[in-house]
Amino acid sequence: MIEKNKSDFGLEAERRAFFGRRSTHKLTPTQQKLMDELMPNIEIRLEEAALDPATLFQNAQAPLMLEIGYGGGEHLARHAKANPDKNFIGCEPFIDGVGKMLAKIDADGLNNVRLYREDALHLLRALPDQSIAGAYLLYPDPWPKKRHHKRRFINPVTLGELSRLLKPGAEFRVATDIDDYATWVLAHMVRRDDFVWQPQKASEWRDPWTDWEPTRYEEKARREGRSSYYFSFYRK
Ligand SMILES: C[S@@+](CC[C@H](N)C(=O)[O-])C[C@H]1O[C@@H](n2cnc3c(N)ncnc32)[C@H](O)[C@@H]1O
Repeated sequence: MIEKNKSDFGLEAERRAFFGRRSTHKLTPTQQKLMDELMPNIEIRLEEAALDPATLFQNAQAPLMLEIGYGGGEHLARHAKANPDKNFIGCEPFIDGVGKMLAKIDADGLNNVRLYREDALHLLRALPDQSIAGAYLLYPDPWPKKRHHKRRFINPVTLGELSRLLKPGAEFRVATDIDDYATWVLAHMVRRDDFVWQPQKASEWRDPWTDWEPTRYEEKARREGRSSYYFSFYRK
């Protein structure tokens, strides 16, 4: 069985509380059909053994990208379509997001995407060392109340796992529209000696990436008058 209970600063209990309250949103009939017929072919389930990404994709040698919390899947689907020479794993526990992503996979005939719908931390723990060529964490839930900060996805446990998984030189992208979360991200990242953050100019973390299109969450933030931070960290 994959070990899920390593020392984690109390995170596991926090996460159980969160995932226990997952939405019971109803899928459309089309999404339900895709959930029944397509999802079993592309869903990653963690079983007894550690996960071997080479067994998941037709092109086992292609670089593997990971998106954590893909929401409605706009970014994941766009990147998977634009990069057929890469493989993608998307993690999203909420059923409405999974339904939307399945519809995009079906519409675009994507065969380079696999989905995981539990807490991404379990997937991180199951993947082998240096198996990931790039990772995206776009608009993670900000958990503004101090007592909920432990639920923030960026923390020493998840960063330790990402550090283990990312190949040397791999990029880890983080976007947020919340000032306090941006400060939190930098406070956690700059103290680490396994990632580098070297913006080329002072405004870099306020300018979107050149291949960027706003996600659904970012569009909402813009409508509400919040601009974003875009961080690129590189695994040493
Ligand atoms: C604020 S939304 C952003 C969604 C999307 N990235 C966007 O920019 O539109 C954060 C997403 O992260 C997902 N999420 C939160 N915790 C997660 C976890 N531990 N593992 C995987 N996904 C998670 C939530 O379900 C939610 O869809």
